[in-house]
Amino acid sequence: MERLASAEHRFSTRQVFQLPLNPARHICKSRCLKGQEHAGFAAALGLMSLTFSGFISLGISSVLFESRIGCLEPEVPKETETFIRSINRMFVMTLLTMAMPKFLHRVFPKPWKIFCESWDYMFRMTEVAEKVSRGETVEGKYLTYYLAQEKLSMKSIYGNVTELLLAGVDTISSTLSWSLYELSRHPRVQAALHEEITGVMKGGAVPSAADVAQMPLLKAVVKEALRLYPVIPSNARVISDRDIQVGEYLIPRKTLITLCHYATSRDARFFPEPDSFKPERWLQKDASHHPYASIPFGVGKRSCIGRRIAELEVHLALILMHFEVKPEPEQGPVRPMTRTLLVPEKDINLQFVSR
Ligand code: HEM
Repeated sequence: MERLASAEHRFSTRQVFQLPLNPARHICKSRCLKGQEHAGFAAALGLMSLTFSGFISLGISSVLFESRIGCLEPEVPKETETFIRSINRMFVMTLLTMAMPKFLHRVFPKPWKIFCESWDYMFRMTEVAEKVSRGETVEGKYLTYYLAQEKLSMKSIYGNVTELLLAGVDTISSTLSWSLYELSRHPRVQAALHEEITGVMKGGAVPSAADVAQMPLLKAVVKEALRLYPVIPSNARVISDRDIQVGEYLIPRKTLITLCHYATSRDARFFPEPDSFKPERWLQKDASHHPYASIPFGVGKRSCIGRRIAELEVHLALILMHFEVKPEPEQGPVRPMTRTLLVPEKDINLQFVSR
């Protein structure tokens, strides 16, 4: 974060992702650009994530409300900013509160308090439902559809909309960040991807879903990033009605089974050189992968409902990459750690060099 890219590559944060989330810009100015709006810069993932979160929140809220929540405005509304931060704090506190026995919450009340405050704030974001109950008009087909279902309680509406909003922000922003991190460390893959994108776009400015469908390497890059960094690193199921057998193990009914996606997707039996970023492994037609070895979106009827939106958003955001992304020279490798979601253990510093 402290270092700047060379002066000949001058561009602002806004130009890089065209996503001027205000807090990000302020951090950037004060710590990095020292008051100059236009300069090359090295973006830290913390900063990048904020910017990405703004972009992603905008996308999800457009789907949910068919209206924008102001992430791309010069002045981001306070409530939007607080909403994004609440999601983040909730995830940080989840692990801590889950691990703490109940009695300890009385001794150390802060984590639980922050956890509850974050959820309360996220629920308030959906107050639009209350407007409807008061007979006020609300834009947005998705919400209107929900609200029109007379059998749904307000509690269900709040729950569903809040879950969709929170499930779709950090997940995509993290995937985007890890994808750029790996691309910055694999210039050949990045060059091939750039070639693929420019070949399909042929000078066109705005890619469509149909364009993305013609970009196998782009999809492979995202698959590989999700294999190495499954943003939800583990998952759980309870089979309540019967005992089941998995391999040599008999699992009695009502047992909580926790699966670790992270471990299986880095298992050398399924993915040779499991810790290496090799998007080409997804392109080899003769190579078959165990269908459940890498399941970043889960499987079955409770699998990720937002998968298609997520994939498209990540693909499109990577296409916005009119820059060559390079690692900050002094930065070593960054490892992932779990904070309910899988996150980087330290800031990722990248340079964005105008093409
Ligand atoms: C890269 C991005 C994303 C990843 C890796 C991801 C991953 C996952 C995973 C692993 C699950 C649990 C699946 C299971 O238990 O089998 C899940 C559930 C869910 N996801 Fe996502 N997700 C992403 C983006 C999104 C987006 C954009 C949305 C909403 C627009 C979303 C909404 C949901 C919802 C509502 C569930 C719960 C589904 C249910 O319980 O039936 N996700 N996601």
